[in-house]
Amino acid sequence: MTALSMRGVHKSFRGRSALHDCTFEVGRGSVTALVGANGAGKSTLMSIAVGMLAADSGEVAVLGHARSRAGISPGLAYVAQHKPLYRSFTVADMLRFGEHANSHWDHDYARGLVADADVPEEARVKTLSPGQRTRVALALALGRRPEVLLLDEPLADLDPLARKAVARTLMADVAERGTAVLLSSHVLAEVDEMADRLLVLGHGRIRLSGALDDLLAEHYLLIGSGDPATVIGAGEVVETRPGGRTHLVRGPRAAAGGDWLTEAASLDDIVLAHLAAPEEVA
Ligand SMILES: Nc1ncnc2c1ncn2[C@@H]1O[C@H](COP(=O)(O)OP(=O)(O)OP(=O)(O)O)[C@@H](O)[C@H]1O
Repeated sequence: MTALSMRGVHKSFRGRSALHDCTFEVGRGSVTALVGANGAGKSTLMSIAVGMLAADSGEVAVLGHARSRAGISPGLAYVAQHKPLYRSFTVADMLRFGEHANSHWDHDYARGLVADADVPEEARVKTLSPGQRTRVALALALGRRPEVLLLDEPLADLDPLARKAVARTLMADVAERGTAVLLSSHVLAEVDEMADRLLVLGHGRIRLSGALDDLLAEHYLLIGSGDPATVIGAGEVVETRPGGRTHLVRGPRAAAGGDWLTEAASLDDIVLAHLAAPEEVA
């Protein structure tokens, strides 16, 4: 049930690598969070998945079709980081534009999402706040009734209530229609709330991927002085924090003994450790 896949994708800009050997899959009926520092390559990865940018090498498939040329696949919708909309259009014009441009358009659904966001349809796009613009861009994307939805930092401009509303809408879409969602975010608390899978990108490389529940179960914090190798068994130390007493370990949880303590690792602990770890460990 793979909706989007990349295999061995590379991309460089003027000789500088932006993506290196990226391989992953996004499944139907799931929300995958794409996480990474500024400049990690998230937008580049999304632009390649959408077909707005060509990879230098590697394979990209959307809904079972390999993509070789630029162009948005039918069945895919994308909300870019800067939410491009026609500034002089009213919201109603934008919705009509969506209706004319898409054969699978659901006008009532899109209008309902705009109404839920309390954005007046007669307002011009240029007068909307960034958060309102996000809600309109999302309504336009969801109105296409996509099977794959890519969202580049969709929640960044939203207040906490709007975030919850958008999260509810997306999760309902995923549950009811089996939509595959890939969304980038800098806020791990949001990821924890919305996503069931995680993809961590560091300097253009996939550093970690998997189901959130599995990743949380596979990692723990080990605290104490001495050599962690004496207690972690088959596990591996992903990162040792400054001071040398706290280690983020991946593997079966060690039985605490002697001076050692173990604690559950949070998503922040896991992501930050993998981003800080040397590449061969991640
Ligand atoms: N069109 C371009 N020309 C040259 N370099 C580019 C271009 N687009 C991206 N890059 C470079 O590729 C790298 C990855 O950029 P990208 O925008 O994909 O990162 P990001 O993870 O989305 O960052 P942010 O979180 O800040 O949005 C950066 O070093 C960036 O400078």
